[in-house]
Amino acid sequence: MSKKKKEWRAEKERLLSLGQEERRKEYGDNYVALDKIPTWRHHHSREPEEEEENPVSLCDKVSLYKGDITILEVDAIVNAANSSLLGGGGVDGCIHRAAGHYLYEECHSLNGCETGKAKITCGYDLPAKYVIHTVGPIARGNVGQVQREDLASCYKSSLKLVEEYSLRSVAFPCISTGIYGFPNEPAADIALNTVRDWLKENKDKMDRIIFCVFLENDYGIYNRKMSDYFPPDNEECEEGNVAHTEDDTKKTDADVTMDSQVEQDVDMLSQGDLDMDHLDTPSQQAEPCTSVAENPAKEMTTERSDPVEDEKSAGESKPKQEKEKQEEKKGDSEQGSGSAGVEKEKGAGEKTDNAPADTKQEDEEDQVTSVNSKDADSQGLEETMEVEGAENEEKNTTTDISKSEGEVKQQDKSLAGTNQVTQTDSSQSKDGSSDKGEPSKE
Ligand SMILES: NC(=O)c1ccc[n+]([C@H]2O[C@H](COP(=O)([O-])OP(=O)(O)OC[C@H]3O[C@@H](n4cnc5c(N)ncnc54)[C@H](O)[C@@H]3O)[C@@H](O)[C@H]2O)c1
Repeated sequence: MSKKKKEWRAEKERLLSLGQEERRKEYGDNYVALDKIPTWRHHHSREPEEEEENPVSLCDKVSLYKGDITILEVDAIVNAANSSLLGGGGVDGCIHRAAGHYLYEECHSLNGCETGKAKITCGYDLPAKYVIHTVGPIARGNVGQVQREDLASCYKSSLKLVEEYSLRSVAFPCISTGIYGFPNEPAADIALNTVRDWLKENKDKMDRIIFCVFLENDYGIYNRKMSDYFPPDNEECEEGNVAHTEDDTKKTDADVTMDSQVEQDVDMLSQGDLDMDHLDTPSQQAEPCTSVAENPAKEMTTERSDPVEDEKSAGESKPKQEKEKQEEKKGDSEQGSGSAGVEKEKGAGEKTDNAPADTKQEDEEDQVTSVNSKDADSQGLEETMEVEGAENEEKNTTTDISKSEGEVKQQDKSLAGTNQVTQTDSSQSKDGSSDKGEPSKE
């Protein structure tokens, strides 16, 4: 076994054997403890929440948190990854930066992940013990049955791992609603509905499921919808029971402008008439990942970086990909995301081999051809992305999207640079380590 593999496995074993106090010595005081995050029932009152003897309602099992998911001290945080599992930008970039290089090493051993599936690793330098990596559908503003089912499958697959690993607290970001362009409101309904249905059957096994939002826009949507899905048996959950990070209270109108700007982008994108000129740099950057330097904009490279190209080299060789793409274009009349069809949800405990990442989704991701950031400055970041998509025979149009999203972090060049790995055939065993031949947990 190579030295690197031994390192991440040894580090994982060491960390997972530590108690909470010992772990806190590892990650310092930059974390938010679970008991500091009110449940949905308790609006953010100043007094500490009185112990619920036997919480009777699902309202006591969920929270809405606005801020950086990487500082939450929970059993697992969910990562909105891509099919390579080798890092990228957005919440994926934040989590990889905060967790450190061991996360990349373990992810590399997992042989990618298909859309709608999930795989689990250690959290390493994060306050969270584990990271559950799931790959959402690429919607680009269009939401069909396949995208909806793939997104629901992300939550189900992640919760299946929560159950298999007997985890008691988990935090979800807004999967697929960033770069992958799944409209925020339908995504929130799918997330809330899927979690609610699962919690009904498993609430005694769970202490908390946290919906961790980052954008003002998402906060408003979840704040409005949570009580529809998690009304307590005996009282109305009050609107606005949302945990805030300190600086959230300093929200300005600019944030709302920026968020609605992003929303407009997705809407215009779905009509295919988004042009690059109307966008200007957002006036205020959303909270940066806590693990990135004070002003993440400083870290932005001004060179053109294309992480999807790097991800590609982690998979099959170019000629094969080109050929597949031709075949895809020829025969592909399917619209929307990369998944060939909705795969039957694996039964609980059913072993699955480490299927290579979903090639169709990979092709879709590969079509995210370039990400370059111009003159990123402390006020915000304009990130131009070209998404070249041959959605289906009729449209076959190239849609340029330019997305200004303060919190989407420029692809970390070093991270992209190290993504040059060939996929090995390995599988993941219960403790998350990967050994050849053993069926993986997904
Ligand atoms: N390959 C690339 O060029 C590239 C660039 C940016 C992002 N990404 C990422 O985007 C793809 C997945 O798209 P996606 O829409 O599912 O994910 P995403 O683009 O990360 O957005 C998902 C949601 O997470 C939110 N978010 C961002 N940072 C944080 C944070 N620190 N804490 C909590 N929430 C946060 C973000 O506002 C959005 O609501 C993956 O490829 C992943 O690597 C890739």
